[in-house]
Amino acid sequence: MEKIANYINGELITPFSSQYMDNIAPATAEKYSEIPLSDNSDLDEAIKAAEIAFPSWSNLSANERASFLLKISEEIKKNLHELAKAESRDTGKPLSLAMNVDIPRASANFEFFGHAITQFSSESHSGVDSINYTLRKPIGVVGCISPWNLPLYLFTWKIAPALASGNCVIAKPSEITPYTAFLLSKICKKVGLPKGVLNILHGKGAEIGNEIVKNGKIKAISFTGGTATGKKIAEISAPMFRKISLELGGKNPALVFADCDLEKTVDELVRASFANQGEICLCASRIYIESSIYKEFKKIFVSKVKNLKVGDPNQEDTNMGALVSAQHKEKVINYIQLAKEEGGTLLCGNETLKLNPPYDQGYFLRPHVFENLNSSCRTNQEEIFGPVVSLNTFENDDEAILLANDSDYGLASSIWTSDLSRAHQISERINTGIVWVNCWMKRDLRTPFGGMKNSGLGREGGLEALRFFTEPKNVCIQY
Ligand SMILES: NC(=O)c1ccc[n+]([C@@H]2O[C@H](COP(=O)([O-])OP(=O)(O)OC[C@H]3O[C@@H](n4cnc5c(N)ncnc54)[C@H](O)[C@@H]3O)[C@@H](O)[C@H]2O)c1
Ligand SMILES: O=C/C=C/C=C(\O)C(=O)O
Repeated sequence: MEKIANYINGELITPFSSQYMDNIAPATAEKYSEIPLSDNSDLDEAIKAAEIAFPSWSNLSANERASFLLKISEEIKKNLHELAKAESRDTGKPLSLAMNVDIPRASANFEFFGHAITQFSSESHSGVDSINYTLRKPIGVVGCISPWNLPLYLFTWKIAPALASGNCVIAKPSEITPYTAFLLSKICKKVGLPKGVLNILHGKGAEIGNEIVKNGKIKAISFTGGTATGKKIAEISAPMFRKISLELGGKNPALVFADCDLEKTVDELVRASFANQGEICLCASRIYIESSIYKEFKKIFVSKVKNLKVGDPNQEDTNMGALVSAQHKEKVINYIQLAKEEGGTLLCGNETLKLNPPYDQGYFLRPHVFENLNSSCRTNQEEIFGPVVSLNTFENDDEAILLANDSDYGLASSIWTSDLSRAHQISERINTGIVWVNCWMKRDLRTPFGGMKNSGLGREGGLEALRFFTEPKNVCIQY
């Protein structure tokens, strides 16, 4: 059985403990590799390597660092198919999604920050008798911790800006989906990334993840994952006065107005609800529809959802693959049961799913659509992170905004209308870090990305990420 290796000081190595956990393919429930259970000994080695690498890495010119990032980006592109197959096997997601979204975006992350760092600048402020200029220095050794839903996409979204701005990195992918991070370490070796600049440690969140967070030598942490984990990281980091960036959960509203382009809106919202099996923090999970078009919307939406093909991730026409683990499927099923107990009417999802071996053992679940769930119930308040969406009505703009904002989360929202003036006004009043108008998950990597309220702290993307990974120092000179 293949054993995944840690990547420390430029080498692929076994964990000190020699302990491993199973890596399961969710579409077949088969074990196919083993994941190192790293501990503090591995972390110490990684930090030592990163600290030694830091002076020379941070002293390279932006162009020199960028050239490494661009080489990694190219290698990811060259290995698109191998990486996409690995991502699909590790997560259960359709291969076509990994080919078209996950892996191209991982390559784009390195390319974008490779270019961005060469354009990065800092401020100066001139006064009558003095001038101030701001230096932006890399922080040192930083930690990047990422989740399982878009494994290489989100892992590289942190690592690329951290490296570009001159930091050395201790990175931990999710233990549920570690394989493409392992392949990335091989790519870094191949392109000759200087040793110690990037170190990848595998293992459990509560073990090696927690050790990374507790370690005071790690001067900043960029984390994407669940809100409960984000809270723990914030609690540990606060007394250290350490910079943290937290991208957490969502319970994202979509507001559908009677004047929308109905066909397009339904198509996009089916995707927004069920892309990646609904396992995207940005997925729409509460769809509010203006009451005058509710019946029509519901009819078309449900019929399109029923047509989604769930099954073999390798088939080109598969829309939804398997959920990421047996445990996660169980969690989603419990929420489906809860939605029924809370008075929800199930419009589709109950149909039996009969798949041929080896997929009959996989963690597949049909897409579920509910109606009649009130705004305050748990299924409309808590993040399910699976293929479950709830439909509801509103009467006017004020009520739509009230419902959209009735959440402890504030990550992303979408507005569907042909009245742009209304779209501007609602965007202004809605409490989410990201608002999409007549589109969903359209990404421009230069924009600030992140959420309000329990959805997180800080923003990733573009200059926000480069600012996060640098420490500003103001120099004031009297004329
Ligand atoms: N806002 C965003 O950009 C975004 C993106 C993707 C996922 N998410 C959220 O992530 C969640 C699903 O991902 P998940 O289940 O992998 O989340 P998770 O919080 O369980 O795990 C995320 C990462 O943190 C590690 N981890 C777990 N406990 C830790 C601890 N105590 N200390 C340090 N590290 C620890 C895990 O090993 C994993 O690498 C959902 O809530 C989803 O909304 C948010
Ligand atoms: O599941 C969460 C998705 C996060 C997406 C991004 O961070 C992004 O598109 O930059």
